[in-house]
Amino acid sequence: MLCVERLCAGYAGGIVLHEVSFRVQPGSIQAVVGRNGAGKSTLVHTIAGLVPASSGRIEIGGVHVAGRQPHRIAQSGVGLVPQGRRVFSRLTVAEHLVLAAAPWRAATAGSEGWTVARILELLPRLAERLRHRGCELSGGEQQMLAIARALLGQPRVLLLDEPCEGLSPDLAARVRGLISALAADGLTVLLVEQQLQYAIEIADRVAVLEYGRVIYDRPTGEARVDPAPLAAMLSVAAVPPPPANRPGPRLWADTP
Ligand SMILES: Nc1ncnc2c1ncn2[C@@H]1O[C@H](COP(=O)(O)OP(=O)(O)OP(=O)(O)O)[C@@H](O)[C@H]1O
Repeated sequence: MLCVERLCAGYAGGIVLHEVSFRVQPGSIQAVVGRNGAGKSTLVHTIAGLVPASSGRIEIGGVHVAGRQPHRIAQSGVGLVPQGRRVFSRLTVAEHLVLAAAPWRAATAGSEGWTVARILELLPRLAERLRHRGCELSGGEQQMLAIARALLGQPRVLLLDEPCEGLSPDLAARVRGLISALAADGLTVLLVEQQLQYAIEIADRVAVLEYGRVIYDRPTGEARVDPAPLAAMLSVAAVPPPPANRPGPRLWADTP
């Protein structure tokens, strides 16, 4: 489980996160939405140890990790899929996977751990692209590679920062399908998402960050029935409820 309690963090210029609290149960997806500059990436980076927490708690499976170095937090079971994917343009897919599957990481993998073979079984497209460099991959392939890299760190908690950004609707739907499958497999997922309808589609709960504060945190079931109040918080056009003959999540996935 990921437990964040009264977390404050920021940069030299000032505090960005103000007493942020939420819990994510194993096997569930917590979405975080908010306007540009609300502090979503700062939250993810603080949990990953890239931005120091000034106060508050971050617990992974009951262990307090705030203040540890980023590589120690990764070893505690936190995987990060950063915004913009950040794959190396000159390294091949195979080289990315070999680097991510470093020996200390493989040693921590149990029988259920992630191996390159298991990754390629899950993501056959990467198997076809092993010799291609990062710069030669499509946006969707880069995103799959970024997720694969994080999984090879054997995470219990996966942090995804706008994984569908810049992807075609079809590729974005595939990425969301992958995230849902990983959560169904027991992973704890924190998903930063710009598109409210995507967040509602796959997350169990959705939180809204505004100026670094959580102003809403509820199960997504409510927003699926009536997304208007949530959409109003984000000042985006409300998504109409789905017609009765189609399941909601898919319709919203198709909404541009
Ligand atoms: N490295 C940094 N140094 C100083 N200030 C930063 C840094 N990164 C972000 N900020 C500031 O922190 C605030 C929150 O930024 P953050 O990137 O966390 O927001 P966000 O919700 O992820 O935005 P977006 O949706 O545009 O990605 C902004 O005011 C931003 O200018």
